[in-house]
Amino acid sequence: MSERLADMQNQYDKYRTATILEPRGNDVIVGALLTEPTSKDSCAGVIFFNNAGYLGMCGHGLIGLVVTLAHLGRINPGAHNIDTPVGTVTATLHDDYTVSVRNVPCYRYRRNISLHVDGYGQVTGDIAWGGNWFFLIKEHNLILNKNNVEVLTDYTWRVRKALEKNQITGSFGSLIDHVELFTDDDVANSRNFVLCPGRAYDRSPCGTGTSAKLACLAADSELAPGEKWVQSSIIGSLFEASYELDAESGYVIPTIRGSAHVCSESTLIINENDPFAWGIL
Ligand SMILES: O=C(O)[C@H]1NCC[C@@H]1O
Repeated sequence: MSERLADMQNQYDKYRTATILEPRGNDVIVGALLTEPTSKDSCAGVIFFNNAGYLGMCGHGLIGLVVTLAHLGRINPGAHNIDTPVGTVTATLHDDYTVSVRNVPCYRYRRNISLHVDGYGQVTGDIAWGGNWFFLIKEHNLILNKNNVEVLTDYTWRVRKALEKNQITGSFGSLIDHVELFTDDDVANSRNFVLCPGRAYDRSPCGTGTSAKLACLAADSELAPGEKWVQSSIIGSLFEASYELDAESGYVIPTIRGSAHVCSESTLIINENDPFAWGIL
């Protein structure tokens, strides 16, 4: 799947820009290209992409994909393996049409990394892999609610730039392209704000970001295997999560449960005479 991702990036990226960018799409949406599986036990493969490029995994996108496959009559309730560029995940479509995604193995890579962020001073966070790379910040003195997204976007974008400037990366020099803030919440264990790679904020609680959070909670012995964690997004959407411990690697294997609803069926028309046929770049 990672070779297919590279092919799409190198040869067919205009289909990403045509579908995701304006005038057809917008900065927030995540696209999913459905492919044949690469593993014999999988029912499909998927490549996720957004306004800035490609994603290794996408928890909310995977939930949407599974509900869409059911809508198309291609799968029934039950467990289904799906190949992604970062590994095979197992999605379970439940009878109530909620979906659980058993993610790829996740881990905290670095703890308490401090850096200077222009305009805000010293910021400290953890680096974790949840299927994408995250910088997770608990201490920030910011109000996490949806009326404050401009400030939160400015702050997290500056953190992202500071990470790059200071060459703070995930393992093997991987770019950290998601920044995640946390606060307490009335109905969930935690509320987050997640800045995605293209400077849009996640309207979901972020499946890969929640996985990264579970890896940190497990590493700090703050959540036991099998214990439930409810993660709210900045707009109040919710995921339920828990993890298993992979005894061999010590990594956590998170399962994220959420819901999605098909809201349109459409045909996109690409007319080469349209100056913005392939998106507004
Ligand atoms: O749910 C997720 O994992 C995704 N949401 C947007 C960014 C992440 O890929």
